[in-house]
Amino acid sequence: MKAVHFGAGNIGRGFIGKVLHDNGYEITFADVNDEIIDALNREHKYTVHIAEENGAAYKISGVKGVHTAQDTEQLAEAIAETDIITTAVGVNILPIIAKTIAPHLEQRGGGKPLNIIACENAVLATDTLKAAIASEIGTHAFSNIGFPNSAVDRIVPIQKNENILDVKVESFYEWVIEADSWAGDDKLDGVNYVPDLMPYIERKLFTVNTGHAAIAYYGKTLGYRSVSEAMKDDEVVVFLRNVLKETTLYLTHNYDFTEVEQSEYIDKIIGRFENPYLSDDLDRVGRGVLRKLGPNDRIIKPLVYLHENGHDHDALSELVVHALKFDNQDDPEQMEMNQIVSEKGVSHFLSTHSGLEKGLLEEIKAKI
Ligand SMILES: NC(=O)C1=CN([C@@H]2O[C@H](COP(=O)(O)OP(=O)(O)OC[C@H]3O[C@@H](n4cnc5c(N)ncnc54)[C@H](O)[C@@H]3O)[C@@H](O)[C@H]2O)C=CC1
Ligand SMILES: O=P(O)(O)OC[C@H]1O[C@](O)(CO)[C@@H](O)[C@@H]1O
Repeated sequence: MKAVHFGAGNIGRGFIGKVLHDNGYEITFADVNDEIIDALNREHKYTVHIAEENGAAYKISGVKGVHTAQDTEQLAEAIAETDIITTAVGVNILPIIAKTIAPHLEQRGGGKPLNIIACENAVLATDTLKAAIASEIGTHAFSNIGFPNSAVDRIVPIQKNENILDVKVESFYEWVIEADSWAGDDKLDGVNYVPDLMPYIERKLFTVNTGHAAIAYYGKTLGYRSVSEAMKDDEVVVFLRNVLKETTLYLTHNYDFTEVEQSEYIDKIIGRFENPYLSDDLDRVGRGVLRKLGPNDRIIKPLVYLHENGHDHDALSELVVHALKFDNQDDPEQMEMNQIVSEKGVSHFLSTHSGLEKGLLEEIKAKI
């Protein structure tokens, strides 16, 4: 069995690559980073280290690399033969990946089933990728292709290792895939196939990712640099729990999770955030502030729902204020947000970018 995975970064190598390898796939990693591609083609293997006391080390072999823009023929060949295409590039990059994949899908023709799955931190990211491919070539090449949406959860910080391919990950992982959109019978072991993905993806996004954003944006204002450092401050933990209490309201109102189930889920996630064997930079966790303040992302979507339905949303409003003050000079999205805010003001930014209405805007502005 063969796989093409776009994005040989932390999640690509540390999570998706490992699951595919454990399922017996030979993996072609498609990326734009020459150093990683050269290393993949030199070594054809790497090691995934588990971040815990006496953590295990797993050898991943049978891998190679192609450059998405330069190795067109090799990529066409890999896509012609592949059983699965996955991505972990960042949701904003999906339109670029769609342009890369589309012509090769046309050439591939019908034949054996193929599944294409976007593994990004966003709701229904595979639908986004599918629509972008369709706008390139239409849908005539889609017969026998499954486009299941998925939710991926494993914390893999930015890291520098002696061997650039090796990657340190937490032991926890969860990959949930929409069962009904899967093409063919060859399902993956180690993956949870569900009939309805929305409860899982929103629970993950509005707990793990909203929680992480709360630690990053508030922790940074208190002068911390890493998640585990910030988690030692009770003030951060209290704020985190308040934020997650509010997203619990969203999740228990919209889905079948009980408060008890959600509270157990939160405790487990807080344990993951406290992992002393992982050093996760607050700048990484808060990266992409424009995306994170988007109307359907981890902060604004639950906030707007709670406001519209008359529920507590004070902590989420405060989180918006911390996000507006986040200071990460290396993040181009931060620079763009700062420029819009300084030229046109907070109200303009939050109404045009995040889609907030006047009432909520006023509440947030009163907290600045
Ligand atoms: N790191 C984490 O803990 C988690 C990340 N995610 C999601 O996974 C995705 C990837 O995140 P990370 O692996 O952390 O990022 P990363 O920055 O480590 O990896 C992204 C990779 O995509 C490559 N890339 C960029 N443009 C490309 C293009 N046009 N074609 C091919 N490759 C391209 C980059 O060179 C890089 O190697 C994001 O959507 C993130 O939200 C999801 C769960 C956990
Ligand atoms: O990868 P994003 O969407 O920028 O956000 C970072 C978040 O995603 C993760 O990388 C993994 O879920 C978390 O560490 C963090 O909540």
